[in-house]
Amino acid sequence: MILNTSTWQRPTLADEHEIQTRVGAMLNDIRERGDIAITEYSERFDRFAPEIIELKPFVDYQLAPALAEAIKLAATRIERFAKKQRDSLTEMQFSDEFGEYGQRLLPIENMAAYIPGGRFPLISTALMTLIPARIAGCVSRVALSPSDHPALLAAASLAGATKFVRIGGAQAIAAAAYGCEWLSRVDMIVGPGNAYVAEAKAQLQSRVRIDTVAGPSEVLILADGKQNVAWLLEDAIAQAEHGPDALAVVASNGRQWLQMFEQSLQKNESARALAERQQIQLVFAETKADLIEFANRFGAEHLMLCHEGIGVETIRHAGAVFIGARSPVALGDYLSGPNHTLPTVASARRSSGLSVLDFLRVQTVQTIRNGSVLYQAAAEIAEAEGLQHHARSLRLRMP
Ligand SMILES: NC(=O)c1ccc[n+]([C@@H]2O[C@H](COP(=O)([O-])OP(=O)(O)OC[C@H]3O[C@@H](n4cnc5c(N)ncnc54)[C@H](O)[C@@H]3O)[C@@H](O)[C@H]2O)c1
Ligand SMILES: [Zn+2]
Repeated sequence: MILNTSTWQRPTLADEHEIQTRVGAMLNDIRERGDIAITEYSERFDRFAPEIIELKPFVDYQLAPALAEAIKLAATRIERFAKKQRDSLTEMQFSDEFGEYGQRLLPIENMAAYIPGGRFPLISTALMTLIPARIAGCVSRVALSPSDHPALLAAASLAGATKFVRIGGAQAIAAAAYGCEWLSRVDMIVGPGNAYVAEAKAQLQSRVRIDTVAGPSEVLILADGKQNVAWLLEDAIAQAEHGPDALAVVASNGRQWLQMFEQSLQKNESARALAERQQIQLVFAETKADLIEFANRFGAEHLMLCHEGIGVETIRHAGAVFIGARSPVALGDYLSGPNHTLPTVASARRSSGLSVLDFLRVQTVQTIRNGSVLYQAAAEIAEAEGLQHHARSLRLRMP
């Protein structure tokens, strides 16, 4: 079935309220009963107790040579992108007749990265979260994951994790936010995860800094009438592979091309099943302008721009843009370089994907040498506010 941009609505997430309530109860319980509760939840949901795994040097994991090389290539490319990002941010200083002013960029010192491992061990997420943190200068970089897959451990080691704790789910986020036997309380937790992980991050935001809450993964593919149907169909199926909530929307202003796409989809058993569950959706736009408007309303996590008539400058709301059919999201997932931890469910309208910026804080600095005029003006405002000691503090310094 081909939908229309004017009537399309994002599918609502199932069980949202129930997950909020359940995670809220888990967090309260962990706050009250601490490590005992953390261990109980791990044993109940994962059938193991949390443990610290000592990381070995990357080479000691003896991965298959092709995989080892691929992980090293990914790490190099992710690190290069992160370094360029770091270099694009500058400290700043200037002076005027009264003094000097500036800003310093300081890293968050203690961070933890959640690396999903329930359904699949996300080797790439170890690189995508820990490398930018290292480049930003975070001192303590704890990896948290329910997976102890050797390639995931090797990737965490290569990315520079300073500790690895095998723990999953909301209890992992609580453990890092409150501190526990296995790790000290951290200042920041980043990384994607399932609905329990995301909800725990959202609820603990007042205690710990987080990156954006990543919900179910999604792609919006904008296509003109010239695109390779087989490639883009596989991209849609690949997106849905992330999980039962993942969504792939293929939108075009080429009606015939969409019909061709639908025919191919119907012939492909997995694609047909995904379309029946609304995980792959086809959407027709009357005009190119409608297509652009739709993309900006959608605010996709991943946007594949396979449309020669649409320039990236028209796309205001998307977490990461992949231009041209030779730039599939699956490549960005692993090793083109930009981060794969991205804002989902239209939050690209207000948030960015994970980057070196997330791990930095701005500290402002000021040195006043000769401030009489400024003391006078500030004292005027202080008096108007009724803050007499503020005014005195200023006037004492006047000649
Ligand atoms: N947006 C992004 O950038 C991005 C990137 C990669 C992955 N992801 C998402 O990460 C998610 C990975 O999910 P996953 O489940 O495979 O791994 P996960 O590691 O996020 O979650 C597994 C943990 O969930 C907990 N859990 C399982 N069932 C539970 C229950 N009934 N109640 C409470 N806790 C429970 C367990 O403790 C388990 O360790 C996917 O949804 C994927 O789309 C998003
Ligand atoms: Zn993917």
